[in-house]
Amino acid sequence: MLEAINLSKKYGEHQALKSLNLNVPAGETYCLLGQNGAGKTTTINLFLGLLKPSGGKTLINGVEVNMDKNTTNSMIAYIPEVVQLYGNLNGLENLEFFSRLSGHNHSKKWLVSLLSKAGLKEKHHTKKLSSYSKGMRQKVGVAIALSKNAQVIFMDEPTSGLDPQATAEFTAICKELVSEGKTIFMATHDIFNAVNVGSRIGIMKEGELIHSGKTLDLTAIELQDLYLKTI
Ligand SMILES: Nc1ncnc2c1ncn2[C@@H]1O[C@H](COP(=O)(O)OP(=O)(O)OP(=O)(O)O)[C@@H](O)[C@H]1O
Repeated sequence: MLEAINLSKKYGEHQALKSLNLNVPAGETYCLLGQNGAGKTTTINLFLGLLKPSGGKTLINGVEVNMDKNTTNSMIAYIPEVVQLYGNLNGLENLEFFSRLSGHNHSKKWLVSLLSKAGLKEKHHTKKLSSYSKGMRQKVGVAIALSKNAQVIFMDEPTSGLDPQATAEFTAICKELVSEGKTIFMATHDIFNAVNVGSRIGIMKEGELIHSGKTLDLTAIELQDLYLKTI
């Protein structure tokens, strides 16, 4: 579903990505780990088509991102670390606004069902966003991704700043989405979450993918050891 082929990115003279090769089959959750500045966000931005590669290419479901952005955009959604929504609108209104913006005209009933599926309790649907926690905002972000019917959901640091309960709820939602055939690609520093939710992990160092493989029954301690040896 996701492929990076000899992908490289230079910012001026700085080589942020060095010939990255990556393959994520459909229905997997890929967790990309690495120190600050390793190149994780750059990789996501190249898949999103927000950056142009300096070399190589990214493909989504076989379509090259920079060749046909309309097609690839229709297959993907992005949930940033802090989901930017309108504070003066409620959760349902935000979802309605953003799903319309991406060209959909879903019924209110359907949008309510998406918010509930994303784990947002119904009593919060009509509360102003300004009263939402980070975890609740993220649930609206998941609902927006669902309203787009995205096949692939990219996430940047999705569990950063979430309390253990919000993290557990988020993990459960990710697992449900993947069980329905979605593909998730996330950049994260959260090793526990990576083994919990990830079916594959990648470890980056200074723009290179040093390790990539299935998590299988790797424990968090084993992944931490592998991470520390790799970086
Ligand atoms: N717009 C930019 N201009 C110049 N350099 C940049 C730009 N964006 C990123 N970089 C550099 O590219 C490298 C990779 O950055 P990137 O944000 O992809 O790392 P990251 O792994 O996501 O880090 P973090 O964990 O801190 O989010 C870093 O050295 C960063 O300083």
